[in-house]
Amino acid sequence: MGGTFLILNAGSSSVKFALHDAHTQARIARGAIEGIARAPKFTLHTGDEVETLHTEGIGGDTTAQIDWLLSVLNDRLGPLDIVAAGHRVVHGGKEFTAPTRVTDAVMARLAALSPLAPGHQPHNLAGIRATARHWPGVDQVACFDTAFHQTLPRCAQLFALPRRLSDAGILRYGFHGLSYDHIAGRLPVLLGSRVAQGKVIVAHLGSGASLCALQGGQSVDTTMGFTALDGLMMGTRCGQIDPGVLLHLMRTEGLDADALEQLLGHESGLLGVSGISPDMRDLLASPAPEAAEAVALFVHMILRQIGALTATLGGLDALVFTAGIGERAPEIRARVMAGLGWLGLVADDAANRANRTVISAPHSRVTAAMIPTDEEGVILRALWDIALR
Ligand SMILES: Nc1ncnc2c1ncn2[C@@H]1O[C@H](COP(=O)(O)OP(=O)(O)O)[C@@H](O)[C@H]1O
Ligand SMILES: CC(=O)OP(=O)(O)O
Ligand SMILES: [Mg+2]
Repeated sequence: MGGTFLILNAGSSSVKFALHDAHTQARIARGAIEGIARAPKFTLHTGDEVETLHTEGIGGDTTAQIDWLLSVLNDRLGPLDIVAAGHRVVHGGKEFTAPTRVTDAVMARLAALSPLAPGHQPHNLAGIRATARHWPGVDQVACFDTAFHQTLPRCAQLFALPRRLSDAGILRYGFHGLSYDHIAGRLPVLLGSRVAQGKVIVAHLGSGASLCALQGGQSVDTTMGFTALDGLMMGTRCGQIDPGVLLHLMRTEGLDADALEQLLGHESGLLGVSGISPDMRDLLASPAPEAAEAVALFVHMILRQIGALTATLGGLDALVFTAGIGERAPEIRARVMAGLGWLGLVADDAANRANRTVISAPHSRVTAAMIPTDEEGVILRALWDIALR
């Protein structure tokens, strides 16, 4: 097979992409537009070269930004002969449990899930539509964040709501599954088969953040729920909250669903508590007490949920940090590890500061590690499998 594979991963704060040779699978280029909602920054990696490119003409909404990205890639590296494209699609609902070839009927069913992931699914589908506009008729495959969590036991899926609601699909789905899939695959290689077969918590700490409890490499519990609002505190999302707060705001401030979505999804989290920025880099650099309080709450909510998932697992063999903050903020990892002394976790401060893979001391009862995620790599493997069929 000649031509090129395109991979798109549209997250809440970034659009990441990769181009691979469809015959050899070798990577031709990768990169991202980060800060899509605030100050877009476009980085392109080709071979050993890294360039930061101008973003004039990029537009304000994600659909326009993805269109712009595909045009720029085609101009700079092309004309590209895209033969197949793989996309991260955040919500697969009950129906989509494996990578799926996109048809018009599939698109309609994915669009129906958009209200369950309003900060992601429309961007994911915009990427599929933009690809079809640029390369009509190209094979496209959707890879789902929710699919990895098929193995959640029933009790980890259920909310304590009337049965008719669970029957209607109001369940914990969990997200960041492409990332957890990648990490589960790296565990035997990087930490050995004993750990990989054991009890592991993966902390995916990016703009969106969640924890996944792995037993033998399979998801048995996770902090995100029916939507990507639940669980940890995030860049602009509140995470776990008393639902009574929502009822109170509806009654006293007259907030409707859209206003609550805006408040809980876009104005809360690190941004809301600090009043400064959703970006952990800005908060760690800021002398403001509000920034320090936002970071302290971020760490507190992680520790609280690690306690809960450790109880679900019945112990802990390893804790893995990944994604933007997990990979690049030693200070946050240090503070989380410092809160887990009671579990027998002893950090190796020098290894942590040096961003090494194993960041716990040799005698630590729990192994702590930093493993870079690769959602695009997981999409590439799915695309390769399906394109060969
Ligand atoms: N050096 C760093 N130190 C602290 N935080 C960082 C650093 N680099 C990136 N981040 C954080 O990582 C976040 C992005 O993580 P990422 O996993 O790429 O998110 P997403 O895929 O949701 O766009 C940024 O919002 C920023 O807060
Ligand atoms: C599901 C989710 O929150 O994704 P991201 O972290 O890319 O925003
Ligand atoms: Mg992400």
